[in-house]
Amino acid sequence: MYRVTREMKFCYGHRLINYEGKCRHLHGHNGRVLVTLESPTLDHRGMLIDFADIKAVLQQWIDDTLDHNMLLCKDDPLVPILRERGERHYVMETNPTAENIARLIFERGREAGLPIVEVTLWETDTCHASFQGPLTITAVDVQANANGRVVAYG
Ligand SMILES: Nc1nc2c(c(=O)[nH]1)N=C([C@H](O)[C@H](O)COP(=O)(O)OP(=O)(O)OP(=O)(O)O)CN2
Repeated sequence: MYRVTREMKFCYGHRLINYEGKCRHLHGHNGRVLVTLESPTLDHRGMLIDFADIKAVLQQWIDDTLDHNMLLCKDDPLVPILRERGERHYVMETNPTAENIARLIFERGREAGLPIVEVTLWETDTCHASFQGPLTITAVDVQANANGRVVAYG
């Protein structure tokens, strides 16, 4: 089995609800995310996937969706206030813990057709959380269009 990992970075604010520690207050992180893909086969170039294609698909979504954004749980009372004031925020179904943000990125990557098996989010220099899932995409090749975005896998 082959594995490749790409690192991406983004800045985000958040706070945790149903939590008594200091992270119940609004605060921010310089997040470092490690995305690992797996395949039993390589393409004609000898690649599981071009590292650039991982970036083209996921970094763009992270930049548009998570970077310099305030990640809040849908039950956070701040959500209606930020919405009313037109302040940028991203509403999650779950508490915006490192575990749940890792899962969000994992699921987005899978939706885009990437054979991701693990996403690890380093929230601080000393704390990271991961979400893993079994490989369900039978990969033989990755076809990229002219813009370098992954358009098909399998
Ligand atoms: N399992 C999890 N635990 C915690 C999470 C999380 O996402 N998953 N998040 C936080 C805070 O948001 C923050 O990331 C960590 O805060 P803290 O533990 O205080 O980490 P520091 O390194 O800043 O702690 P210092 O003691 O101030 O150095 C909390 N827990």
